[in-house]
Amino acid sequence: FQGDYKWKKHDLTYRIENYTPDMSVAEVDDSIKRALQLWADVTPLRFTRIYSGTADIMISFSVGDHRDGYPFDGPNGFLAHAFPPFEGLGGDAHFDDDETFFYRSPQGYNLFLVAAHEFGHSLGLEHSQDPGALMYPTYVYRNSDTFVLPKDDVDGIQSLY
Ligand SMILES: N[C@](CS(=O)(=O)c1ccc(Oc2ccccc2)cc1)(C(=O)NO)C(F)(F)F
Ligand SMILES: [Zn+2]
Ligand SMILES: [Zn+2]
Repeated sequence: FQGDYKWKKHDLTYRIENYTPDMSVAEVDDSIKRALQLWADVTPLRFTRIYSGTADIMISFSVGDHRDGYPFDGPNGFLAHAFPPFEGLGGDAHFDDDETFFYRSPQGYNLFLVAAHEFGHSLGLEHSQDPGALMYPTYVYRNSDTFVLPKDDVDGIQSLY
């Protein structure tokens, strides 16, 4: 999803529409919150969770064709996608529930890391060529307890906000 989009406001809302069975509600909530906090820590952006209505960043888990023109593909392959900040679908992040997401774990796909990458897109970032960057399009596990946003990503987001 291309385009040089950015949010015109710094106070953004997010809503977790549904949950994956791979982990507890609290673990999903914490993964999402920490993934957003990574970006908030280096920008003037603030994220507020809402529990009904339409948020700027609508977060959902779905499988296969979920009617946005970008169907998921079963286990592996695509893990997730997110739309740049345009009206409506813009900002929204979709996670492929045919994947097994893990909380703070090295095997499988760490939800915190995948979400942090997707939220980079939700804020207007495209992919990076730097293999050490979070915005690199290939999943690379990193310990989420000690993970700090790589410089390439900090430079990218600070060039926008
Ligand atoms: N679907 C993707 C590839 S993906 O396999 O779904 C993917 C790979 C890696 C992702 O996050 C991530 C990137 C680097 C390190 C750790 C985690 C998120 C999504 C993607 O980058 N979605 O944002 C593409 F490139 F558009 F096909
Ligand atoms: Zn989608
Ligand atoms: Zn991506």
